[in-house]
Amino acid sequence: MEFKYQSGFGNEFASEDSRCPGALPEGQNNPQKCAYGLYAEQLSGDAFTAPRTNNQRSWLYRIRPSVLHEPFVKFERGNITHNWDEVEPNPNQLRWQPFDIPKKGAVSVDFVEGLATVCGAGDPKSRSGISIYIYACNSSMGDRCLYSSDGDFLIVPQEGELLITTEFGKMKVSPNEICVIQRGMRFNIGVEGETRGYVLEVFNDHFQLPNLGPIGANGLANPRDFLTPVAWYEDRDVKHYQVINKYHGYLFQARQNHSPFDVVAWHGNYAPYKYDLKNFMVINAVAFDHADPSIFTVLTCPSAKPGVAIADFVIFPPRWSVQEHSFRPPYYHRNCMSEFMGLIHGKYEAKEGGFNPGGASLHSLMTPHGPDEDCFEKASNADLKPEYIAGGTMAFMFESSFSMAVTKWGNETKVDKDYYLCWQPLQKHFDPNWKAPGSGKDKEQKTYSF
Ligand SMILES: O=C(O)Cc1cc(O)ccc1O
Ligand SMILES: [Fe+2]
Repeated sequence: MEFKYQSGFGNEFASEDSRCPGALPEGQNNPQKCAYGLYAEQLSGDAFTAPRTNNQRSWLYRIRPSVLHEPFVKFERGNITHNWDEVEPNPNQLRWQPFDIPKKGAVSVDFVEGLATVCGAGDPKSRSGISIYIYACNSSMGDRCLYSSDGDFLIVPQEGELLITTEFGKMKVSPNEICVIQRGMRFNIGVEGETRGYVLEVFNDHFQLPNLGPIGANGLANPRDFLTPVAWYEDRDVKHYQVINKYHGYLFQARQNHSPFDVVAWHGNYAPYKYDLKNFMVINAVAFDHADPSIFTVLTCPSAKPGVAIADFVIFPPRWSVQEHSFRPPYYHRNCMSEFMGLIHGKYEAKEGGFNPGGASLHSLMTPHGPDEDCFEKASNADLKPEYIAGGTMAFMFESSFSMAVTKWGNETKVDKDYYLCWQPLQKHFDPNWKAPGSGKDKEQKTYSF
């Protein structure tokens, strides 16, 4: 498979499959007859009347319009749910061991069948909320595609490449890359073996790049590193192509007699994209203290309240740690936001043991958490020379203003019952006779050569 991309975040792209030059109409969207006998179809990602600055829509020129399918009927939704009352609320710190991947050669499970809701809140009917899933699969989707009417999917592969065909073209998304497939877009995922990852679905709005404020015009995730596929089509008649629609948290299937990936040309600013996390330009404290993790925000889906996110996608990339006279790892804290974390590879600095690639953790609203005992003792006594935080590490966080509920599946699957034990050895160090270090020498700036 060949993969070609156009770069830039939120651009007005225009793309036509090179087999059909001139497929995109010039100067208008709705010619009386489109070139090559194509149908014109608009995909609206925002209300027609949304302000120009954030109105997303695309025009697709395709062999048949999407409406050409049989009626939708129910499809077994497996472990997908938006029922947040399945089990009683649980305010505990939660950690999951790596989720099982169905073995290749055993039962075949594709991306749709392997999607399971771990936690979430809100409701796609009122277009307010989020849902977090694990996917674990071993087979390609074949003649089947999925689209969500409920929200935008941010997909974080952890194990195995995803070969994604969309109506806008093809993307290859590997672990340490992410992609976003927005509401309404049909996609098919091919896999080559045992495959696992995380999905954040937002019901409210689309992801955008965070504002940079005093950081300036560049930094964090730079717009040019976001890649959108070029148009690609297949003119393929099949007996039963299965279109699966996620709607109100349920799945439905409709049959049609052709591939939905028949878009010969498209233009617009509502299009899927991928991003390689290695391109993230890390900003951090270079003198003292621990900066809040918002400095690592890759993408944010804003709420109507300024500065408060429906969900942020935050990463913890490899970086230098150089702060002086400081406790460098994450501080102990209680947060008015929910923190769902996953690990793509390596180790996470606050939890070197127990938090493993392909696993997860959830620290709910105001649930206390922070470094485990081992991390606290080591970091409190470490010689504070510049240190590279493990080259192979990539943890991430879906941070949300929603107070999320855990599903029955999430409550019963791979839960690490002993998670709380990682804090139990924390000692009392309080000494009422403690004296401030007189010389202040330990606060002096040191120079290291390395
Ligand atoms: O809890 C966590 O590990 C995530 C996190 C990291 C950090 O550096 C500061 C705050 C925070 O919630
Ligand atoms: Fe936290």
